[in-house]
Amino acid sequence: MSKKALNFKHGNSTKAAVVLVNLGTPDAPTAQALRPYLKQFLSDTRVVEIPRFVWWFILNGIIIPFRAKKSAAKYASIWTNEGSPLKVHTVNQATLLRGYLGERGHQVDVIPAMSYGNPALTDVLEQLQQNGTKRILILPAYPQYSGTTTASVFDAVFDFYKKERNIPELRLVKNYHDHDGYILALKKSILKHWEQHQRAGHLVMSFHGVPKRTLLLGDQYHCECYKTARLVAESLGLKDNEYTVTFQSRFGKAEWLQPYTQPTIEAMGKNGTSRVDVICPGFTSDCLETLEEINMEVREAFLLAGGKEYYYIPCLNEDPEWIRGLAQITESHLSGWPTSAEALRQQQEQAAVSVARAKLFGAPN
Ligand SMILES: C=CC1=C(C)c2cc3[nH]c(cc4nc(cc5[nH]c(cc1n2)c(C)c5CCC(=O)O)C(CCC(=O)O)=C4C)c(C)c3C=C
Ligand SMILES: [Fe+2]
Ligand SMILES: [Fe+2]
Repeated sequence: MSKKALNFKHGNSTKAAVVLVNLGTPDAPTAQALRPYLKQFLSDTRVVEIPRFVWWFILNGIIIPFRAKKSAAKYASIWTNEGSPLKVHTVNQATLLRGYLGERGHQVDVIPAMSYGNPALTDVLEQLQQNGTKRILILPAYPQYSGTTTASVFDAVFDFYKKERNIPELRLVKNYHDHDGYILALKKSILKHWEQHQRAGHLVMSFHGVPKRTLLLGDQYHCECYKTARLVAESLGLKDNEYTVTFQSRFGKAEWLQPYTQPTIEAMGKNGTSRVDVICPGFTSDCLETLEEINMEVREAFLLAGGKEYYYIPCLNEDPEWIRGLAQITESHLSGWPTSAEALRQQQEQAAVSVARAKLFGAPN
């Protein structure tokens, strides 16, 4: 239990906060910055389920020394003047979401946070605790629930409050893989791409992979990816043979969810598919896995295999249609909380009356 002073004041009323949590990214595209990031990420028992003793040696003896350098070079190829794309887009989404919800009459703070790296989720929760924020909605940036990502965000939240005496009202968004606003945003981004480049080619929907073992143990991620893909395809009027679902970013030697993205697209190139359009619906912000792996590595593999045209359709990022969808998802989870100016004013007024009565009658408020 934390020994620090609790920031509790009688009659204290605050806005609710929405914490938009993404995976995280290194602070710089260098091996030095990659080491602590990879160490934090890959030490998470939700991400790697290998027994700790064995994994400690593999992580510190092989993965960190070799992967940090290799990954740093990849990050350098996508880094922008403002920093890592994942962080830039997540921060922008939080700002836009706050503005959009404000226009719809919700006075809430929207704060970006990361599971690994900065701005750290625990620092954000600490700040909210200091502010005396009473209501917090945790909104992971993952439409599809996975034990490796969403549950890891929830773990961090539970761990944080385990040491606190005064816990705010908490709500957790588990998933939104089939939410109308999310599917509509994906549909419109594909239609926009087709308007610019004609409706042609085979559509590949590539999702981040996870070990196949997690599916066999009951993780619903695989089903949610397929449902998202089916709903997007239906919204576009695509037949089953006009799109393919694949899984990317395999890590290590174990079997992951199949079909794997790169071999599938390479085979398409070899077998005479001249054009592919690739979208990554599971990523709401462009990042290393989309900009480098899908837009560079897989592109090259497809063209080398004989394919002629390769299009990468960007993530939803700051797309206004996506901000609208995200606001709808958020709004449904804020339901019943005092977020309007009027509700906050009434709450403040009641608190003031209660403090005044206590003073007058010398009773607790
Ligand atoms: C070790 C296993 C990994 C699992 C399981 C995993 C699941 C998973 N990851 C994302 C989203 C992202 N992953 C990103 C990078 C990344 N992922 C892994 C490993 C696993 N991911 C590593 C080692 C890395 C770091 C980069 C590298 O060295 O290859 C990113 C991009 C971050 C960025 O800075 O741009 C995202 C996003 C999901 C959605 C997911 C399971 C569903
Ligand atoms: Fe990953
Ligand atoms: Fe399934």
